[in-house]
Amino acid sequence: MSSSTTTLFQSSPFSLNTKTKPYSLPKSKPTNFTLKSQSQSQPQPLTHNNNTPTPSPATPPPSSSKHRRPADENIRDEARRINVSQHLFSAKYVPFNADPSSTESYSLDEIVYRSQSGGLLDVQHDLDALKKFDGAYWRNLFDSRVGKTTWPYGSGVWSKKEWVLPEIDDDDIVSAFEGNSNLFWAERFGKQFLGMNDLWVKNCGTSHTGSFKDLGMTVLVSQVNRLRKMNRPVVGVGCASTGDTSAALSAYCASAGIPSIVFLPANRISIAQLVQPIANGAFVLSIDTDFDGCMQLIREVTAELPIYLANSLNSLRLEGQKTAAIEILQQFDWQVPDWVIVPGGNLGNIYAFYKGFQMCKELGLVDRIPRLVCAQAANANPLYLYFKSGWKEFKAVRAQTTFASAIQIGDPVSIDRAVHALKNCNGIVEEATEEELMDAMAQADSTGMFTCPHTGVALTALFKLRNSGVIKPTDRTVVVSTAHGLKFTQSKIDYHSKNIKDLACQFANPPMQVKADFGSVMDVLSKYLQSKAPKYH
Ligand SMILES: Cc1ncc(COP(=O)(O)O)c(C=O)c1O
Ligand SMILES: N[C@@H](CCOP(=O)(O)O)C(=O)O
Repeated sequence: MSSSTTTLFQSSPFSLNTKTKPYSLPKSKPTNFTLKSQSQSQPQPLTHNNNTPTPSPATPPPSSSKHRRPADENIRDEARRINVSQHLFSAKYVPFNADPSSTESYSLDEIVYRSQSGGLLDVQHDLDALKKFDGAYWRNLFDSRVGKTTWPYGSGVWSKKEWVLPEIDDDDIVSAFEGNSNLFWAERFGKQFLGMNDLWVKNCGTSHTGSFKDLGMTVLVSQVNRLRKMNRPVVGVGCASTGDTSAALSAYCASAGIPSIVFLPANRISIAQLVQPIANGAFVLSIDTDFDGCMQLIREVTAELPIYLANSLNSLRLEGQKTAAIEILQQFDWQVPDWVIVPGGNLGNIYAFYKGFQMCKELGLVDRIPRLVCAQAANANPLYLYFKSGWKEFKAVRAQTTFASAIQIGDPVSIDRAVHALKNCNGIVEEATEEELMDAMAQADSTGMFTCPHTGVALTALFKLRNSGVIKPTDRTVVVSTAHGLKFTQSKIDYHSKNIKDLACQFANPPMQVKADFGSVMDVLSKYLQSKAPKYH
């Protein structure tokens, strides 16, 4: 670990000033406090506050002083006082993609990651119960919760609690009010580089620990919190990680006072990612292997020790991650985009997106789902190769080093989930070379974004599909940005200093060294301004 630390801390040829982007919430609709279904004949839905009669849509919101909780009460206490526990909905583990005749299932309070046959599990919701409320009801309910601090609905994940972990007590939830990440109209990037007018970036990296993993980790750690209160044998929570899962796990565990253990591939993650679990008090093991080796080890260890597995092999994680898909629909006022492009590594997230979209369709919130594109680094592309073979033969690969280090994964645990998702949405898999992904990242940054290399992989897929005409200029397209660019500054520094072997770094923008005298500064500035001046004919 110390060697990676010293390498990554080595002084750069220049220093860049970076600012964190402001966290912005999606525009919420004017709120009324009704959670009623539009169809009055339907059963009366669950309300935030069962002690308060549900006002009609015309009722003005109560004045802020009336609504204020007592001064000696915090938001958890408030939720405890007003939320009468009533579970209209439920969920359980079932074998993933099981035969309809299968009766195998497990309570979410059991510690189980695999089905009897050794296959993946999935969280199955009681859709019949959820369907007692129509699409308009769910849209209104979810919209009514955006941008509030009411526990736990201020979180973009827990604002969809009934679809995530319906039976957990609000009091057991461990949340950093994650989710509600901004959906950014990439106006200049779309127009200038792709001839597109309706291109969007879902900024999942503007999150508590800087990646989409927070969405899943709030769910998993909340369930662990519940299990520990039930005296289940869970001493700590562990994961293998390429840097983002470990950051999220350690932050949520630290917040709940639960021990966390992270297995990291030595010298293969960024310094920002390495320092996150260290700062959050995790037990950090830097192991001399790659991610796939760490994943194998954590699976063996969690089978022996009372350590709960936090990787996305554990289907609870995907319940949180799927809310990003629901959020995208919500942010488009429940209109469905044509394409959603997601970078893929261990392949849980592509399935989570599919599941979120599919649930919205099945429960009547929308009438179709977008086509999904999974984008992989060419240096770690087992799904791409499988897709190109016409889904004939899957072979794990030995993942090579890539700037998109968080997806340097050769044997993805969720391969079956990803294939299911892609087949059911007419999906596509694309790949990006190192040069392509770094150039795409630099081009996006030059239009005001500050993307991570994985987003560069997704943007490369977009370039390719636009060039081949598969994605049309007017198609509404969302690129999922999975982590914050500030976690990957070293690769940006190397790119902009043209310090990467075999890469032209054609969009590099190195700083200019100038003597500290007026004449020299004037000289370089006038040349710069001349090069930028509008050309009049
Ligand atoms: C930043 C980032 N992007 C994309 C991914 C890919 O997600 P998944 O492993 O769910 O395919 C990961 C993790 O693997 C990640 O950390
Ligand atoms: N990119 C991931 C890799 C592990 O994925 P997971 O979703 O299975 O936890 C990371 O950041 O560790």
